[in-house]
Amino acid sequence: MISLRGLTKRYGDRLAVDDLSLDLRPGTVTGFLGPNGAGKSTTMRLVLGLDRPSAGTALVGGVPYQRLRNPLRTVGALLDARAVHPGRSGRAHLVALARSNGIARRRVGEVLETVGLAGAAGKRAGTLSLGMSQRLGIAAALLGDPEVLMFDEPVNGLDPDGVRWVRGLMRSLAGEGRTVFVSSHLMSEMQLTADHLVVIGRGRLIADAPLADVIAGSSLTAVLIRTPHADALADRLRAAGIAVDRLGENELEATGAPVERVGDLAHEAGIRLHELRTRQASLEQAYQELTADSVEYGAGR
Ligand SMILES: Nc1ncnc2c1ncn2[C@@H]1O[C@H](COP(=O)(O)OP(=O)(O)OP(=O)(O)O)[C@@H](O)[C@H]1O
Repeated sequence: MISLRGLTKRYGDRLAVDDLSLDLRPGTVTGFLGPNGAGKSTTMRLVLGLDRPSAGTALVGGVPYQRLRNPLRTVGALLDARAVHPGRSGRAHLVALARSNGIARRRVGEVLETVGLAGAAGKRAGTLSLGMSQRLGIAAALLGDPEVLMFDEPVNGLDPDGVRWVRGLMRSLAGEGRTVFVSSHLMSEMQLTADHLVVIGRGRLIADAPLADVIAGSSLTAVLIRTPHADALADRLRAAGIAVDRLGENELEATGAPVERVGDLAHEAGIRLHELRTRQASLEQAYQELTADSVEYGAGR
């Protein structure tokens, strides 16, 4: 469990993280989304004690990172895959980490196997491809078998197989009851990986909700209806406070209400339906609506 309360980080007059309060739960993959410069990496650095908050607290398992006895056994993180001594082999890097954190040396072989680097563990870190470096960073995060895992852009540089592998790994870590917090700009991937989403913009919380709720909240998520009584049903739905658009002679599109409610209202009014279905927005569409006002570094139109 990670708990943030009023977490704030100021760099000069720049508010990188602005009063964030949220709890990240075990057994869940929480996707961390936000435009460039929104404050995602800063938030992760604050949780890991790599930066001091200007105000508020970040707790891991109820205590600040600095007070954890064996930090790597409680929380594992991949922030910057290139932050490894380039002249050291991947295995030597992990052995050093294990030694300084009181972790059994056999874990090194296990995590190298898990991330598919066993065959390349003797290579100097500086010669690894970006994708292999990501795998080494993930191996380091897993080393202490921690309950909490944080990954900043873990699929960056991975090929499609690697991306799929990371997705499976995140799902299985959460399936084991761990807290998994992962940032990404790849919305289609997040839609497949995350159960829950935290969205920030300009350091502030925009959404903290289940993935399904974020998608349902998009204006592009709608209920599509085909009925020979389109006028009567449109009146009925509008009277119930539901926005309705006429798509064709027998077709309506209702937004802002779940399909069950639309179906129930039609039933109560005795209106026959020939088709009733939900059109779901993609996460990408929902995300764009949520963050439209928070994008700082966008290309001009
Ligand atoms: N050490 C620092 N000194 C000054 N400003 C910083 C520092 N670290 C981050 N910032 C600023 O804080 C803001 C948030 O940056 P951060 O890297 O946390 O965003 P992010 O959401 O991770 O972005 P991206 O998606 O581009 O990685 C940015 O405006 C950034 O320039």
